[in-house]
Amino acid sequence: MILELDCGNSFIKWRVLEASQAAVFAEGVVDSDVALLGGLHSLAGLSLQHCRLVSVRAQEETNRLVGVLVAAFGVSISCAAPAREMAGVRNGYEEYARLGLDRWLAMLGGFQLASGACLVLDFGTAATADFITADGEHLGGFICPGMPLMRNQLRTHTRKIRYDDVAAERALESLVPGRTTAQAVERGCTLMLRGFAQSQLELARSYWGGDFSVFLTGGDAELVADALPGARFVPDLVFVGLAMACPLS
Ligand SMILES: Nc1ncnc2c1ncn2[C@@H]1O[C@H](COP(=O)(O)OP(=O)(O)OP(=O)(O)O)[C@@H](O)[C@H]1O
Ligand SMILES: CC(C)(CO)[C@@H](O)C(=O)NCCC(=O)O
Ligand SMILES: [K+]
Repeated sequence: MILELDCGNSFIKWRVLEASQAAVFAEGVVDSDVALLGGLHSLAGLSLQHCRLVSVRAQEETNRLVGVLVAAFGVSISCAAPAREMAGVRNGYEEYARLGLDRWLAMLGGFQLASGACLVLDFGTAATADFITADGEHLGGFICPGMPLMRNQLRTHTRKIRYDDVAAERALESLVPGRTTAQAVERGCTLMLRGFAQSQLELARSYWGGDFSVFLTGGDAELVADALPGARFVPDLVFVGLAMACPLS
């Protein structure tokens, strides 16, 4: 079996593939290394041979996790690394190694699935957009705060914005103007994300007319999905790219 890990800034997304790589044996989202180990140790019938991993965390944090996994499971671990070019995509950053690896892998996955020009949108801790032309040139992208960061900035820097998770969840039943603090903030931030997504779509149209694919991924993709009809929601897009960047030899 193969363990796949996407270590973002807030959460670790993990899944275990059957040895054939054709089926998912188990998957989850955890907020710490300890919770990851706990989740894996609780799986009956787990038998890991390999692990592939992408991280946007600090090198020391990533190394620590790799050490823990090697100690716990004795697996060989392949970590996605920056590249100037891969699978027909050319990294557009002035310093290619500075492009977030989660963005890079989502781009590789998107370009392969699209086999043409694409716009890749990822809504996690940060929200990101990346543009790839039909011949694989990465034009660059945009980064802005995602839902968790926008919400937390308002909570942290105001005295009277306070509400609980239940109120937050209920607030998104509709997007009409809010009549409670929770509604006003949750809907306002959701509309910011949708506006971000729609302006990326307009830019893509100005480049490519109608001839491109839009990919939507990340834990908060559902908040913008119905503002982007025609976009393909691919929750595991980073994992698609991870398998391309870290093939089992
Ligand atoms: N099952 C889930 N577990 C945890 N968070 C989830 C889940 N489903 C949706 N979310 C939401 O997804 C968001 C985090 O998204 P994601 O896990 O893609 O971010 P991340 O990878 O930590 O961030 P980034 O990629 O920007 O570093 C949070 O706002 C969270 O509320
Ligand atoms: C933007 C995030 C935080 C999104 O997860 C990540 O891709 C990252 O840390 N990137 C490095 C900075 C950059 O991509 O320019
Ligand atoms: K991510």
